[in-house]
Amino acid sequence: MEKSNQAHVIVIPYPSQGHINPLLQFAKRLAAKGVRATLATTVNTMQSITSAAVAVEPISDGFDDTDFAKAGKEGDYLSSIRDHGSKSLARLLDGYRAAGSPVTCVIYDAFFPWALDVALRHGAMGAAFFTNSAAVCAIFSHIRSGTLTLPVNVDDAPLVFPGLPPLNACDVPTFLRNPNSYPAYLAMKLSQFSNLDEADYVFANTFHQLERQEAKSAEKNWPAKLVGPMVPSAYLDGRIEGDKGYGASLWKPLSEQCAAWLNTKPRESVIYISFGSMVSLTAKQTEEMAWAVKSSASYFLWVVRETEREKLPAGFTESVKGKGLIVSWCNQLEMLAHPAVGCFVTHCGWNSTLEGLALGVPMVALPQWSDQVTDAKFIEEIWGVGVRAKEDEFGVAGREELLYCLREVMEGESRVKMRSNARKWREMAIEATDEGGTSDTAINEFVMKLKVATTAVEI
Ligand SMILES: O=c1ccn([C@@H]2O[C@H](COP(=O)(O)OP(=O)(O)O[C@H]3O[C@H](CO)[C@@H](O)[C@H](O)[C@H]3O)[C@@H](O)[C@H]2O)c(=O)[nH]1
Repeated sequence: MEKSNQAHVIVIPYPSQGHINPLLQFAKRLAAKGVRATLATTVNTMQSITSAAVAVEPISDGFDDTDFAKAGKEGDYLSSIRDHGSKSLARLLDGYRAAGSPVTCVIYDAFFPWALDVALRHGAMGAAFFTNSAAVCAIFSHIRSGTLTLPVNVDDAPLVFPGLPPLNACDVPTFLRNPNSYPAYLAMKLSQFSNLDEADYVFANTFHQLERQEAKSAEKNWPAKLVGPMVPSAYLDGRIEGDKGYGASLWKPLSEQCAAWLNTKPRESVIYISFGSMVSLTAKQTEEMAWAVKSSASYFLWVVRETEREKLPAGFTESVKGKGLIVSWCNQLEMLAHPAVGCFVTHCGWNSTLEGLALGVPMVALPQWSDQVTDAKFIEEIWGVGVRAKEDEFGVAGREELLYCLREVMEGESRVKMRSNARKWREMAIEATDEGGTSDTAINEFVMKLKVATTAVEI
């Protein structure tokens, strides 16, 4: 049997779009630096991976023959993937060792602390990868250290921690203020820190210029290396040949139709709207948004997932023909990079936030849950690249408010400043990922350690 002396990593994302994208991108960055990278993902998500830069292996979540949405309660799914995933990861690690290509390091989504236990038991290193902003991780790290207790109460005074801006009630990750809203997800988010002390590395999808201070504030409990933004190379440094997309899509993107439509529109005349892969707006929220885009003077391209379509007001699609295009999914990066797009209405998922920054597109922030509210605060107040829509007492951003926000970004006076800030963040994102940049250097140091560890195993 021939022994390989190539460093080998297995990368395991939580099986949703917002997690597969950054972890797969990290795998591709490592592969471009000579590391053998294998993505291990659930049977249901395997066929959505098209990237040729990595090998793909299945791990079981216990729902191999059925849709995991049928898992019932979130908690049931999470414990199922832990139990089945641990066993399949162990089998994979044994298999690679037996085949003469042992795995040097398991890079696991921080949602899966069990993967670290399996890696260490099998003599591999373990590296946690966090998919939220450093600010959000810092807040969670305070819970870990006991300096913050649940439920977080910010009704009387803002939450103040060194390195973080004062956080008002509307800026604190929603699960922390309402721990009972999604208990299984909250438990999973808190578990990210359960065995973190044992991890050989901790990585975060952010970059120094953007969140140096926030990362530093959490260093003791969360010693993360900042390696982001995990956005395909073609949109940033351009150093990885052919890296024009994430190489993973859980739904079929209607990219050609979108690009053809955008090509007919003037520069910065289109509002791009997307709420990511998980958020589900209420019919009321959808109606308010529909009214606002119809009333605005700009064109719009709106991603409404198939399952959300019935919430659009009756006859809306026909009534906006020529002005708006509604698609079920697209290649978001291509849209944001298109010169016709002048505004990004976003739910502020961390990937979308980073993509908006990396592509230099000003945003209207419409956060819905979890970390998104904190990201929205930074978009508006700290990075100055957007405006956050205010919600009424029922938690809905009304039509007039939405229209005001769209106008602010597309036509308002502050538009020039937002645009220039957005351009500045884009430049800094490129600088971080380019040769010798802070993220590139952090990745190189890791690759060097992987190579040393691989040689040591050989000896
Ligand atoms: O039509 C579309 C719409 C979205 N995307 C991509 O889908 C991803 C969506 O990720 P994200 O913006 O982070 O949103 P979610 O899918 O909602 O992500 C979940 O995971 C994130 C990372 O942990 C969290 O920040 C979010 O709150 C959580 O909802 C991005 O890379 C987009 O480019 C497409 O490719 N096409």
